[in-house]
Amino acid sequence: MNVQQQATSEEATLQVSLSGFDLINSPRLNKGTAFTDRERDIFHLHGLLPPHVGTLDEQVERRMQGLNDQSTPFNKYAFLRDLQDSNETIFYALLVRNVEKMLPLVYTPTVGEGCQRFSEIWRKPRGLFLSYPNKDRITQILSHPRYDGIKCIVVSDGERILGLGDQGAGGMGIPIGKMALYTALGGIHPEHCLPILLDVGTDNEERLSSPIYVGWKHHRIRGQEYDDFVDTFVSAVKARWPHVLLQWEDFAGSNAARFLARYRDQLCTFNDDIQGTAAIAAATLISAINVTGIPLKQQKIVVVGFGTAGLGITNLLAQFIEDEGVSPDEARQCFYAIDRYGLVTEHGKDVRPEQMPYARKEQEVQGWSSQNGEITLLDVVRNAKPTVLIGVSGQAGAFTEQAVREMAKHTARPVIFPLSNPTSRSEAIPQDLINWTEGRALVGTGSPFDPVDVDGKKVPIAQTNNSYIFPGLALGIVASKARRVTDAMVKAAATELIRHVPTQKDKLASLLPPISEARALGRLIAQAVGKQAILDGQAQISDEDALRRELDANIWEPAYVPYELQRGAAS
Ligand SMILES: O=C([O-])CC(=O)C(=O)O
Ligand SMILES: [Mg+2]
Repeated sequence: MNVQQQATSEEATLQVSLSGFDLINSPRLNKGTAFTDRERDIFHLHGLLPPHVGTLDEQVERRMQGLNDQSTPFNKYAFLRDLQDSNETIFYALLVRNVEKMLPLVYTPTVGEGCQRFSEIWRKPRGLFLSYPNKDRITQILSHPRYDGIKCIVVSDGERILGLGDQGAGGMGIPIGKMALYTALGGIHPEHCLPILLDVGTDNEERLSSPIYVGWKHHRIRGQEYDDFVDTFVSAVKARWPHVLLQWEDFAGSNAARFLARYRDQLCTFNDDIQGTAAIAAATLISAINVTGIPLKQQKIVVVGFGTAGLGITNLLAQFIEDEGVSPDEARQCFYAIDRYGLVTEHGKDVRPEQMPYARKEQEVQGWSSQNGEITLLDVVRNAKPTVLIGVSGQAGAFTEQAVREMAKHTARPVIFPLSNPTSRSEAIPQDLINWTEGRALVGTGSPFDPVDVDGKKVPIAQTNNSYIFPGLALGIVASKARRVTDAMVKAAATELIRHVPTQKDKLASLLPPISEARALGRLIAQAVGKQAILDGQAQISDEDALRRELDANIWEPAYVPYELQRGAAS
């Protein structure tokens, strides 16, 4: 064997210091029955394993049978979480080979129930719980050498878990689920990912009174104490991993926007609910417009729910509209935002400063009908005659039959996106939207839905979920070693996805590529994001060739490599 071959074969083996039970109990390193006889000799595994030496393919098959035996989505979720905590290679092989079937189980919608019932199925630690009583120990907790290789973090404080509200420590299901997609769809090595839950208490009384609740039993810390805690966390993260990517997830209302604004110039960070959701909503809308043929600047877009996600979507769409050669002011005129008190108007109740640019003028809506002083969705639809309806309200059924039928009177192909998650919070059911519009609606939903029936034909529904965006966005950020996440990088992710939407101009095509292609898309999105990071001067690599090399180096395939005993490790 020449030197080169030796070098290659050495690269493909892993030096492992654990043995026996410790090795089998490491989800990252465990191979279960796939440990070879030689590895069983070296690592003292004989007797701990049944005699059969199997393959990853067989293991995937065995787990698939076990999964199919589970009767409910929640049981399947729990089964897969157990698998993830016992053998990550099988877990990811199962996911990568069956994306369409697995995503609704490890992610939305089942992850919602996974968070609600987190304490029932808590078994083994995964990720980090940073609880308020441990606020002086954060640096110490993060300092463990186990975390030396961390490149990305998803953090939540559990207060706005999907549309399900405050789940306290159970919110950990979301960072775990998002990071499962970092690996399954982005290809990022699980060893580089750290899910974190900031446990600052919960105002969910059911959790507080439950004897099995695993979180800190205390009402939420708020105000300055809460901000100081988050600040301590971010400072500790920056000190521990100066180049880490920090993704914010499912923070409530104003906290999400506040933290993004406060920290985006301090470290490499983005908020998935604001920026990821905006990117996928914009991409799907532009795909729909390819079907209708009406340019974006001529669309009238109603956004129901004008919190962080609504604002994120509106701001990004406004940028795309400006790209069609209109002024920022004209671009803003395309939007009608509806929040808790109906249409957002200049002198309306509780209009926040960041919402103000989209508030409609009072004189413009004088004479519009209203209910108890509030201009409702139906009133807006009657008067503004919108072409697009986007829901990020968390309110199931907010898109009423009456409003949708009214919309369909004025628009040949109404574009309707009920984006709230999970399924139980969707603003409408796709089949209803199809029925109420005689099959004319172009539909995208946040949660997965079965294909709808249009004139006896099955039409797939685009899952307009940030899962199309954040895994590739994260991979692009990591591969380009970006210092910051710019708006242009998020827009590049959306623009790249738009390049791959189905071009079929008929009403039977989905508005997005099949989710089964998400892993391949993740790489393309990463390439576009990394390229933009270079253009924006944020990348710490020189050019696109270097980017391609980094992408290759960062993409992990779930497969076993041979193990050797680490030199110096006790055998
Ligand atoms: O997790 C999802 O499915 C999408 C998302 O970010 C949310 O709804 O908060
Ligand atoms: Mg979210």
